[in-house]
Amino acid sequence: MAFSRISRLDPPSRGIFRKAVVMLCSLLASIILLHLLTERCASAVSSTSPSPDRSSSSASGRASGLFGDLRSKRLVYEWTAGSDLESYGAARRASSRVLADERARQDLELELPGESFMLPAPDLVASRRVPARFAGKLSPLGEGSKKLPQALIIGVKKGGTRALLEFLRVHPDIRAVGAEPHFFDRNYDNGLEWYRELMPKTLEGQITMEKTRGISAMSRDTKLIVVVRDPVTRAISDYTQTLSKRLTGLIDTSWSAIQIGILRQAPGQLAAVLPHWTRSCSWSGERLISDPAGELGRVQDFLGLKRIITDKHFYFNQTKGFPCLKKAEGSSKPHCLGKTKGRTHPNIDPEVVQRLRDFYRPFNMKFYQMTGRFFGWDD
Ligand SMILES: Nc1ncnc2c1ncn2[C@@H]1O[C@H](COP(=O)(O)OS(=O)(=O)O)[C@@H](OP(=O)(O)O)[C@H]1O
Repeated sequence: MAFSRISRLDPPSRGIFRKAVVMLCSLLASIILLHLLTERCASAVSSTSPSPDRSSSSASGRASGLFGDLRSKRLVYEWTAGSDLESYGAARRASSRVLADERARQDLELELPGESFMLPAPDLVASRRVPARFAGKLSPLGEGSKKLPQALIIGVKKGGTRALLEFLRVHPDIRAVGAEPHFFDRNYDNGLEWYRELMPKTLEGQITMEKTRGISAMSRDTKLIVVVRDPVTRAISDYTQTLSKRLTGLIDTSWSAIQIGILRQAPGQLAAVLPHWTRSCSWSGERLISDPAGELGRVQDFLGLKRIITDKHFYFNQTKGFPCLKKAEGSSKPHCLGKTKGRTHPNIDPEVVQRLRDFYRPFNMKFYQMTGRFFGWDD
């Protein structure tokens, strides 16, 4: 019936009809071909090229094995030279698929899928050897991979570590964990994979970092940023927080807030850091308050980053009495640290303060000697 109707069409209409049928057929053929190809690519990708996640989880399996050995050899606040650190280094490299050879590392990370969707950040491209397609803090599809921190902010309690981290986060090449994971002091037994999972995803060229209290064995590649502070001010800050009464009378040097100034900041902390001094440096908590841009400039140099955070990022908030950010990370609003940072210190009897100064002086001297820096805490 349909055919007879077609046969009755005049010659030009028949031509058009044939063309339409041919076009329809080729369209159908293309769709089928495309469908087959898509299926094939998907199965090829899943079967031949391991996804970063999968490979890293198997790698982290190896890492956990190595780390298991480390666990039994753990020494808090002591850096163990030699095999332990090498093992940890190997574990870290395995878990983040980082090869010893920098070139190979780059090649490997360039394999990340979806790289063409990365957001470009022009200032970054100019700043470092970051390929344009990898530049930018976040990609629209959330690409990147979780890595163990390449840099750690360590430092004494009340040293100013939170301020440093908050300021550094403004840098587009830095991605940091917000809340402290307390991996080294509380959650060490959870293992490396647990620790790595807490990290934000980073793109090629970005640095993963966190702030932590204690450190034990850590990769030799990890850069350590040690924030130190006048032990007397630090102790008073700690006192303010704990609302202890023990500073008002005789100095009890066994009180942990006093001990922290000696053990963690002075020889203890440094004993942990010195073997790795080339990759660690100490920053003054005082200068972080008086000259945040200057101190941040030095930290960026140390991390091998372009000095993007400058004095134009800060303003002095009169009410708070501390420097604040003109714009916090990912926001256009000014940002000061919370109420628990920058508390008003109570007036401490000058005699007590003097006793504390005397008490800390020899430790400070030792500290200056070890670091080769004079922090001027004894005036
Ligand atoms: N910009 C800015 N704003 C607010 N506070 C600042 C800032 N820079 C450094 N500080 C000093 O940081 C001190 C707190 O140090 P931490 O962050 O290391 O404390 S904590 O150990 O994590 O609790 C905190 O100690 P307190 O003044 O005793 O509260 C501050 O003196």
